[in-house]
Amino acid sequence: MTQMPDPQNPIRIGTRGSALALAQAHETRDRLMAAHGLAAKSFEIVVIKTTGDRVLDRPLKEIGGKGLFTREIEDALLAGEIDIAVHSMKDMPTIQPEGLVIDCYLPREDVRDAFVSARFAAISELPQGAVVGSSSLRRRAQLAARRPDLNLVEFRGNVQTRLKKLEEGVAVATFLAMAGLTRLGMLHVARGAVDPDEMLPAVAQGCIGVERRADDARIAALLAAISDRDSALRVTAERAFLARLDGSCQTPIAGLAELDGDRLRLRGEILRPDGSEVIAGERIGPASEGAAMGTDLAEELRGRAPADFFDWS
Ligand SMILES: NCc1[nH]cc(CCC(=O)O)c1CC(=O)O
Repeated sequence: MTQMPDPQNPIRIGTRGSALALAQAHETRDRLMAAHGLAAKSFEIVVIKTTGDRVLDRPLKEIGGKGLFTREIEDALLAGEIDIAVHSMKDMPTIQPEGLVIDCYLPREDVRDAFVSARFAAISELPQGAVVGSSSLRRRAQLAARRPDLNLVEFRGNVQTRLKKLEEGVAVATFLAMAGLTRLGMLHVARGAVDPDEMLPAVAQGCIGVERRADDARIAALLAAISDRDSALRVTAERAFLARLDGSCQTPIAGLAELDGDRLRLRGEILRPDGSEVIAGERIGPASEGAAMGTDLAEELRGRAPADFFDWS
């Protein structure tokens, strides 16, 4: 019999403090409450500040290191200060620290990117040379590949900060994840969703993952009830692809797996940061083979890439 949490001994949910991170933590808590018939007071949301949250004035790649937004949260998990950590899987390194696992994935939100602009309705309407802001190497590379004429500028900060920069006229358009906007109740700022054929999303975009201590059987049992099989199969294939490319969310890599019954279609793409070259491919196979398909597709794209392609620094 699993020991259930109670208000004297609440499950501590670790999260970053951004509005999006908090929304994700609340969604996880609400799903756990519904699955197990628990009250909100059986949970405690613990906000943890990460290096990535603290250093706002420099491009992410300069601050360096993977797990910029996750390390402090994982340290708290390992130290027993929290019981679970809620993450955007898009931001997660492909390897977890010794002693931690992620095997709980919530049902996936819209995986697409949103086109955000007050003046223009779609990428195709942007005038020659228009200034577009994005902090994502992937989005910038994909956009540059389609529209080399555009003027792409770095655009860091959380969703609210980026929207403010648009208002101030720093750029005429930007891209955000549909999933993030949906979870923030801000879908109205999207002028439209960009079709994955036009802009393949980041690996694991729109997927919330829940991390726990590997040896915590009580938490494992609680999380098993809210884990979504389709999300797990898709994200497993995408992350195997990413892992074989040694990628992180700061490299121009895109990947999307879709399920049709038990048939999985995995698309992947690697780009030069300036968009001058795009190498893309796909695999179709049984869903149970997703990880092998991801590795295999990554190896194919690597093999097709020129020797200097991975000089991304
Ligand atoms: N790197 C930031 C980040 N990480 C996850 C999301 C959105 C939510 C998701 O993809 O699950 C965002 C913001 C964005 O890309 O607009």
